[in-house]
Amino acid sequence: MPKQAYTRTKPHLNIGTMGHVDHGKTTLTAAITKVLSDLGTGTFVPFDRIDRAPEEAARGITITVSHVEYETATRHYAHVDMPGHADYVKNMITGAAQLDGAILVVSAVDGVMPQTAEHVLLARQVGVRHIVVALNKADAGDPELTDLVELEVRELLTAQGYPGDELPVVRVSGLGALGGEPRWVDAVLELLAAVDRHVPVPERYLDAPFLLPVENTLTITGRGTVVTGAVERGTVHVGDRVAVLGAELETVVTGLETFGKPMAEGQAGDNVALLLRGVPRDAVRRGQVVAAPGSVTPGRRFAAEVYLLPAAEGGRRTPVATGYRPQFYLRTADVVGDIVLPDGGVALPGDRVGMTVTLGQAVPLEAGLGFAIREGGRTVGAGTVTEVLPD
Ligand SMILES: Nc1nc2c(ncn2[C@@H]2O[C@H](COP(=O)(O)OP(=O)(O)OP(=O)(O)O)[C@@H](O)[C@H]2O)c(=O)[nH]1
Ligand SMILES: [Mg+2]
Repeated sequence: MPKQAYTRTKPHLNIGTMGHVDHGKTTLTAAITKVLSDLGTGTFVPFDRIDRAPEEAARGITITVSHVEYETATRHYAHVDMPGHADYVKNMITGAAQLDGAILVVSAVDGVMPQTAEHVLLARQVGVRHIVVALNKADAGDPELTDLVELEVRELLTAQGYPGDELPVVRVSGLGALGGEPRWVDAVLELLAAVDRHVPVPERYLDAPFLLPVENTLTITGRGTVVTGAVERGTVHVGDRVAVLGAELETVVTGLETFGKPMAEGQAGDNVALLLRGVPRDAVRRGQVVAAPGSVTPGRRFAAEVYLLPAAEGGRRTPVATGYRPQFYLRTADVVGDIVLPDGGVALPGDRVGMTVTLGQAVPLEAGLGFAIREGGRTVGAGTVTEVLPD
């Protein structure tokens, strides 16, 4: 049976849940799909499907972000739920860079916790401009304490440059909505209405040349290699010629799908799978970029503004100096880099500093690109490219 084609009837936005471990991100994500599937505009994705992504695990691909899709009356959303352990931070930066808005999940019982603050900070760093707050577990929270938690969250958001006094804060119970309790089903609908209202349809760079950071790849025997990811800009169609930067090859797109459905045109913001003609197995990897030929030039050197996480936010305990060589996560790539601090200086955890970076390997660079700095398996900093420098 031919697959049903994806038809674009509503604006598409990318959102996601963030927040402290165990505050209920995955439960709320499942609850949203449940409530909308009961209304007929989505497919219920149960908790354990979101948390484990079983097919991906079976294919041996490391998936640390799972996507679900759903529709409200006015929008089509792709929603990412990220695992809530300390490794979350890397995913915030590599995965959340494409979020148009985020749902900050804060447990009404526990209030603002260290990772709540860290995720807001990183959302800011990677350019997530719009946040809606879900005060979750409202079924279990004392209403007066919940009022205090709301004040605390608004203050935190204001301190990080978000309109903390005005943005929507909705009291929900993911667990209650998942259980079909009318009060909490309504609360989830109220949360979605708040997202519809508060997160604007972003200006998409549809006219820009096509660019897709590769998140995952798989080989379909006899057909070729498939790459998946969110289109960062431009559009893509079957028959388009594309370059794979990192693999240094050019090929043609022979298949295009979103969530398993063929589509006529992939646009900036869409999550797509591209079938690439004649690309050898293992030639293409996560971290590479598929782009319109000649539209981007990989580089190795750039100037950046960086925030070094303080020890309390999981950062280093000791200073960094010129010559420090951590890993840089840019888009989906993970590359070693050498830093030079101004005046041969030293920077402390908690500092915001300007630096120049020389990567061990060229990747497509441009001003405004966000990145994470990691060392020994943990995130120690986050930054933004301010200027690309000649090699
Ligand atoms: N009372 C109550 N408990 C909830 C609610 N939502 C989630 N929980 C419980 O809180 C615990 C954590 O929920 P998860 O959805 O796994 O939280 P998470 O934020 O996705 O956790 P990580 O992915 O590990 O960061 C589970 O035991 C849930 O059943 C809620 O609305 N009310
Ligand atoms: Mg979770």
